[in-house]
Amino acid sequence: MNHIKKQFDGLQVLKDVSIHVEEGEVLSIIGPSGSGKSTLLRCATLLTRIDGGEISYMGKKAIWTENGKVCMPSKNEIKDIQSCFGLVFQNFNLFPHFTVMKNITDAPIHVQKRNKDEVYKEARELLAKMGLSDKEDAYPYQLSGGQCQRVAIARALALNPKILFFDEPTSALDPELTGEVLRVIRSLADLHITMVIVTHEMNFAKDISDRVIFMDKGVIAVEGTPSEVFSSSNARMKEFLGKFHQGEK
Ligand SMILES: Nc1ncnc2c1ncn2[C@@H]1O[C@H](COP(=O)(O)OP(=O)(O)OP(=O)(O)O)[C@@H](O)[C@H]1O
Repeated sequence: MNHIKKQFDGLQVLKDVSIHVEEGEVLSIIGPSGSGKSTLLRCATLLTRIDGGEISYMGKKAIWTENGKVCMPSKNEIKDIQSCFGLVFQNFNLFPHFTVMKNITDAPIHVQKRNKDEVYKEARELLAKMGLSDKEDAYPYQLSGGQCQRVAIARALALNPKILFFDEPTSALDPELTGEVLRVIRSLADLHITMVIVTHEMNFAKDISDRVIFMDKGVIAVEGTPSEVFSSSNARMKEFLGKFHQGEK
């Protein structure tokens, strides 16, 4: 992402933000509420249109601006680019009327037009990895929040993305269910799956990340290795961590 700008109703939410993610890298984005983290992910995944700057995946431009106008490549090229990334939301966004298995296999079969038997085989392997082998016929309402989130992760992985984005994957979960989801994400990091994670779990971000970005008021205020960022002398970062240690967001 180069020089990304985004405003809502006159409020400049992203002010010239540039981020590069390398293959195999785990990048965590932390920062106070309202600092623009979710907007950044939504721009990266083309759910929200940027006002300025450009975004590329593996050298292919996905969106850019020219003379203040937003430009995108052809529909087919966009489809190709969209297949590069997966997104896991805070609230799982599973289809409530689909079983776990159908939630995972629907897009690979109907969008990617892949072989059904192969997709089912892979889905069962993913469910085993997520510790959910016994849940393939269950509906989302029959699962805990942590189980739903693990299904959402399996669904994203079933599309074989090059990069996975997580938007506060545990913030809708009770503390006792958070650990099981973080463990799954940690296991993906061990496999060197490229990930960008917006999170309020500071210890997790510290442990899992190759690089951390601290966002504040629409800019990248601090960026570096976890140890560099968490020991930064930046006053806003110190204030943020202080609040976090007092149990606030
Ligand atoms: N669709 C929208 N319309 C208007 N304002 C928006 C919209 N989306 C986000 N905003 C505003 O943009 C700012 C940044 O929001 P964003 O959700 O990106 O912050 P955040 O850092 O992810 O916060 P949190 O940690 O609370 O999720 C906020 O002031 C928010 O109210």
